[in-house]
Amino acid sequence: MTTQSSSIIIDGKLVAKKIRDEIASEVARIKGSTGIVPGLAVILVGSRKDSQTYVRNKKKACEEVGIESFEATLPEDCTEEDIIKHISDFNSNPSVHGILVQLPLPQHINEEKILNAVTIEKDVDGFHPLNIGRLAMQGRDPLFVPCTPKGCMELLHRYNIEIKGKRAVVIGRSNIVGMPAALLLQRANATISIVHSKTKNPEEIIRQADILISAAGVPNLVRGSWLKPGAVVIDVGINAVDDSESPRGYKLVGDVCFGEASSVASAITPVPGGVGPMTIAMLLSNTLSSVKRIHDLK
Ligand SMILES: NC(=O)C1=CN([C@@H]2O[C@H](COP(=O)(O)OP(=O)(O)OC[C@H]3O[C@@H](n4cnc5c(N)ncnc54)[C@H](OP(=O)(O)O)[C@@H]3O)[C@@H](O)[C@H]2O)C=CC1
Ligand SMILES: Nc1nc(=O)c2c([nH]1)NC[C@@H]1CN(c3ccc(C(=O)N[C@@H](CCC(=O)O)C(=O)O)cc3)C=[N+]21
Repeated sequence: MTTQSSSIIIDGKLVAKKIRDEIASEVARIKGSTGIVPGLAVILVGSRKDSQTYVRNKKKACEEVGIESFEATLPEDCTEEDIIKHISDFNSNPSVHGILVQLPLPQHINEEKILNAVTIEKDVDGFHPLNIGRLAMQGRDPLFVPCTPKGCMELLHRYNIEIKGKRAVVIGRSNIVGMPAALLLQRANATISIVHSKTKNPEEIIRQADILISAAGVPNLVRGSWLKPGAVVIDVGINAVDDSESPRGYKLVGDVCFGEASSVASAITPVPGGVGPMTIAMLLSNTLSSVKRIHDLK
């Protein structure tokens, strides 16, 4: 006889709300005792609809917790020097404690050059090579950890999911999600494997995972039958697929077949409402720790 069990749904939206509330009271406390208001600057280049939406959501989230938001919007055809000029201004502006350059940047812009220009003291995205390098090294600590992978770890912690000694598989090796997610799991003493687009027989590796973080950007990539029974699944993928029943004409899904997976996994994040809201909460959290470090506050 087989019993159909169903998994715990990891509620990223709820956890993110709780974290934002915690941040709001910290921001109010700092403002009350020192008069200092944390500030986050966002640089948006070009007019991608998805990027505009993310930037708008970040701004709203800042306002709600009392963080001041600064914004620079540059046209698609601007130069690297134009962007770096804005970064330099924010680097030296004492009201700004965090700087985020929305990615992706237009084709003609050298992303490495731009991200290098953000002072590591204000690199709340954690994308500066010095921060990433420290994340990868034993005995070193980055000033900031990238928000999406940090959000994944926070969900695991808040749901009391043990990481030490577990087998963790990360699908994807991008600089902003997959690679830092794998490094964080390793720092938490998991044994990690990374699956990417050139991996042969990915399901064989994925089936070993006690913890799976998927960040491929491929809808329905991971089938329920690929999972070890009882695995914990963190689905980072945000993929728009056609949906005639939705007023927008599309809906968002993750990389994992949610219906299939939720009868095999012990816990799983939904899309939307999983990792996405955590990313923004971690950005606010990084901005708060930045203001504390810069002003040497407790
Ligand atoms: N929830 C959130 O807050 C966020 C969600 N996202 C979402 O996460 C997903 C990944 O984002 P990002 O890392 O920026 O994307 P990238 O496109 O930069 O990276 C995707 C990675 O997945 C790998 N990959 C692609 N197809 C497959 C496949 N069929 N099998 C195995 N691996 C594969 C690629 O391999 P290779 O290296 O070989 O090309 C690459 O390493 C996207 O859906 C994005 O929208 C991103 C940021 C934040
Ligand atoms: N410099 C930089 N830093 C980033 O952190 C960064 C970036 N560039 N470029 C793009 C990606 C993507 N990203 C998301 C943030 C929030 C949601 C989010 O809140 N999603 C909601 C809902 C989304 C909706 O309904 O449209 C959810 O999943 O529930 C998603 C994706 C940050 N990124």
